[in-house]
Amino acid sequence: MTSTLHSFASAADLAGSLADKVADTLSAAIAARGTASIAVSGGSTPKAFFQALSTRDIAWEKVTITLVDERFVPADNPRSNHLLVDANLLQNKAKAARFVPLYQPAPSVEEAARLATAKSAEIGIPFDIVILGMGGDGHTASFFPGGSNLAKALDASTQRGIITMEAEGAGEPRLTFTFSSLEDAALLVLHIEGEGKKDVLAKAEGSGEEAEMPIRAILRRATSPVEIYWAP
Ligand SMILES: O=C(O)[C@H](O)[C@@H](O)[C@H](O)[C@H](O)COP(=O)(O)O
Repeated sequence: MTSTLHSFASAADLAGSLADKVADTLSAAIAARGTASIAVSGGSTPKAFFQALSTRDIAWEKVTITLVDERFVPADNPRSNHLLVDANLLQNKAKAARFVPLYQPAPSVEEAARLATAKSAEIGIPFDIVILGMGGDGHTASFFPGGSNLAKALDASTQRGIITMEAEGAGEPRLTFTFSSLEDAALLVLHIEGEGKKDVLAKAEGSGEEAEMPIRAILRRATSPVEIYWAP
């Protein structure tokens, strides 16, 4: 599928522009269906965007927010993406939104994935918005090179839902939506910042296996166009 690069002079400019685009898209979905859904990524990049989005004046009570992926840690753990979203996005006007976590207190990460899949099943299919990040190794979501479930995660025929992932670069065991859950979002965004990530993107856009740089699955096979938001 095609991708479009949106470059900005600064991270602040990108955050404001992406927040406007997401707010408009959520409002349009609410106008059309009465509800809207968005799955966001964790990591360090999205913080300013979350803070900008949290101030937008939309019908947040009709919005469901969830995560693209999560570390298998409770929400009070500093590594938690839930904690990051709670502190930066579920603030201000966006406090009224419904949040569906991926982490579930379960005896195993596999059981947590089963529970999370059941709890996320009622979120609109497809997502109205998915915001992806990308690591320096070309991972996105928790699709890590060498990941324990990478083939299953990237297989378009894998059922929508949340699966587990373990990989050297991932830290804790992960919970991640599958490629099939994310790739047909009405608005599919890849949000990256810095010259280094631009170089990683250029390599990912070149030839090579998806397993080597899993972001390639999104760039090459997503049903939806990929809107790449980048700032230095
Ligand atoms: O749980 C996570 O860490 C994210 O979902 C992950 O996929 C992230 O988007 C990339 O690792 C980029 O992270 P940075 O924004 O910190 O570079």
